[in-house]
Amino acid sequence: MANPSLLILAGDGIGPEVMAEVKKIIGWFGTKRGITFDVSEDLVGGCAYDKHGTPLHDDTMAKAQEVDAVLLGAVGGPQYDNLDFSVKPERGLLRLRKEMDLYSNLRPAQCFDALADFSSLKKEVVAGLDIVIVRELTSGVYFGEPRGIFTEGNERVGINTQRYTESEIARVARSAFELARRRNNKVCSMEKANVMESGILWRQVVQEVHDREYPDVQLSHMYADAGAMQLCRWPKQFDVIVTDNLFGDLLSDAAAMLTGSLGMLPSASLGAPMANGRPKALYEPVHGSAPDIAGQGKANPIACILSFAMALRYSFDLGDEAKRVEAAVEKVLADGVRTADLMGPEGGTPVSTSQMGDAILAALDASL
Ligand SMILES: NC(=O)c1ccc[n+]([C@@H]2O[C@H](COP(=O)([O-])OP(=O)(O)OC[C@H]3O[C@@H](n4cnc5c(N)ncnc54)[C@H](O)[C@@H]3O)[C@@H](O)[C@H]2O)c1
Ligand SMILES: CC(C)[C@H](C(=O)O)[C@@H](O)C(=O)O
Ligand SMILES: [Mg+2]
Repeated sequence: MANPSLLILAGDGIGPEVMAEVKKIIGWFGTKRGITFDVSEDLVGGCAYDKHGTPLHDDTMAKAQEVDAVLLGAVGGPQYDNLDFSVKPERGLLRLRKEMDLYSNLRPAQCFDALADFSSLKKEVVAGLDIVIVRELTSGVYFGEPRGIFTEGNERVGINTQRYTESEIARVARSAFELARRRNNKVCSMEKANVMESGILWRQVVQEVHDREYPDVQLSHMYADAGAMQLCRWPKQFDVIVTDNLFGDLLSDAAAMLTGSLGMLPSASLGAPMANGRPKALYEPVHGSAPDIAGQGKANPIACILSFAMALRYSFDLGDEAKRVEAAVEKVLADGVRTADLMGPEGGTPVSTSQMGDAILAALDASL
């Protein structure tokens, strides 16, 4: 049988730095576990714009549609801030999500014991935390029409449209309920049904899908602003949170800080099954290109490495190997290995991006 195929799009800023560590781990699986991937690489974001004048070349888009899974680093940077909106680096990522129809974005926030002291929240609030935010990723205000900057009278007006169809809500709700069944069987749906019609529909459809297909799952609803507050107050009340594209973006960055650092949060963006039964899939850290630390070897590669672990689990049915990677990460953290973002005010000597990758490789070796 052919090896599973991976397309690596490392992108901009710290993207290539953290992806270099993932490549080492992919190599480790080939030599030490006999699990070999056919890896190809291409450009996305600002680096693609620099070469092709577009943040995602059509050939790259076509390759992404063909492979078993895409691994992405990060896109963006201040040097691209003044580009026309249509060619900004972020548009490359949004095109991948939309054209691959990756409607279900799983963003787990798990607090490793070794980092519980390091979170900006109290240890008892975050210790043992293990929640997943399921963010709708292909619709809502990110893609709704009309959109643009128009002139009305003698002033400009900026317009974006929050738009959700019933079927778009239903399919991401199903994905959240399915996930909850494999975890602690609880879903909390977040919207603003108190001020938005799209929020009213969201709440109704999630409830209908629940009552019809998942009555065994415990479902609650919360306004997204209250949800943000509850995430900081007592995050362990949640198991799976399902929410729209924009609220999911904000809530998942907030959840990142529960785990200690944005450099810790992985994600899987999943779509419908392909002909081979695997879901369309893209895996990426939740963080961005971190221009403030790019090129300095300071970036934490763990979010990107854990995103690869999610690929092992969700695309390649290698849950035990995913656990092996997660356990290796847990071990190096327990051993006190820290990149700069994981250093507390008491200080210490941080390791570099590649030293963190090497420590995780050593822990993988030790797991054999
Ligand atoms: N998926 C993506 O590609 C993605 C996600 C978010 C932001 N962005 C883009 O990235 C650029 C910068 O955005 P931003 O500064 O708002 O967000 P960011 O996530 O890049 O950085 C926010 C802060 O977190 C730190 N940080 C992020 N990842 C880290 C890591 N792995 N290790 C250590 N520290 C880390 C950064 O140094 C910075 O201080 C923008 O162009 C934005 O559009 C891209
Ligand atoms: C870079 C940007 C398009 C993206 C988003 O807003 O979805 C990012 O913030 C994320 O969380 O993946
Ligand atoms: Mg974001």
